[in-house]
Amino acid sequence: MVVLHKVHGSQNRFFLLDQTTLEQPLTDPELVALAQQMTHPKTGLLNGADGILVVNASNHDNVLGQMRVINADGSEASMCGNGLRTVSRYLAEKYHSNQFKVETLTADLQVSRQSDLATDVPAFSVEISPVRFNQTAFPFDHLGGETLIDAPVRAFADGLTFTAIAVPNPHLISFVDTTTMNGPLLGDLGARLNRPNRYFPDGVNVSFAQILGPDQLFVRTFERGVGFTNACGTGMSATSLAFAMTHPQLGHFGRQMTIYNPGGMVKTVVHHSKARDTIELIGNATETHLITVDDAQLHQANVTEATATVATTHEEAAYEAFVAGLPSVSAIAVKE
Ligand SMILES: N[C@@H](CCC[C@H](N)C(=O)O)C(=O)O
Repeated sequence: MVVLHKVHGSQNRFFLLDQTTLEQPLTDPELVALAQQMTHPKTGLLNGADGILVVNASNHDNVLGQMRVINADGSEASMCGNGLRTVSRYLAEKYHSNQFKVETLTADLQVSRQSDLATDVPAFSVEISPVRFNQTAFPFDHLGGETLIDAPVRAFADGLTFTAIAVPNPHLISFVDTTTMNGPLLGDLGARLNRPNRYFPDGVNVSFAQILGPDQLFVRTFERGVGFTNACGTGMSATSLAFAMTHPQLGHFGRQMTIYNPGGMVKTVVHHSKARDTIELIGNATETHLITVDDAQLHQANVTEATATVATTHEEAAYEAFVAGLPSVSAIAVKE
């Protein structure tokens, strides 16, 4: 028997599987099949999820574990900011440590426990890096140059500018007004750039942001490998950096930013030096369910209400109470 955790950061929902607790770790094709089965909104478990977070052992110094991210469609992402907070919490509790590193596909990232956001709403800060702008570091093409920073792209939309940043998973960001935020463009563009296309051959996470005031944004993301999610941690981090770069009078390096999203709110701090940019992402790491299942069902990608035993924690109610206490975005928004 093995225990999986259902977790979320800003309602970006995942199943967390610690492979070190299994007699036989799942192979990559088994992980893909499990992600596709468990996360399905209709036929998966507990109304599905946005992906699977896989925890493996790491042999790097001062690193408590390795995180892999399998999107709902079975593709693998190099990073996941909301997911890393929940993996950090899991490892913090497993190893009784509040500050350590987690190995990800491209870097060992510093994480630390923070004060709870509210009663029973634990919070973690995670490093988001490396940051890259150059098209040789992440594939995009036919966009007019080596980088894309605050530039119009008529093929995407009239009257908007776009910024491409990899952190290191790829993001395309635009600052928009309320009408565009609530219109069909984000879904249409996100779907188009995640089918075979000439601009982003590996797909891209697309975020639209509304500026609410100094160091405050609302961000909505259409995720590669998933579709619309309640929040994307790396998306909000990359958008915070784009905000400081393109709107320096409103978005400030080195100051805490507040980023609202459809699933709640996170804080970010963007740092710039000659050598590199880094971002801190701070937010909830909530554990909603414990799922006990036979190893064989995992290997067979058959984790359902019928094959697993599910226990619900009290943390979702605490998180919802925390979100209910947040100011409404329309009350904060500056007039456009
Ligand atoms: N939701 C995540 C990002 C997950 C990966 C993304 N879909 C990709 O393929 O890059 C986050 O919180 O960062």
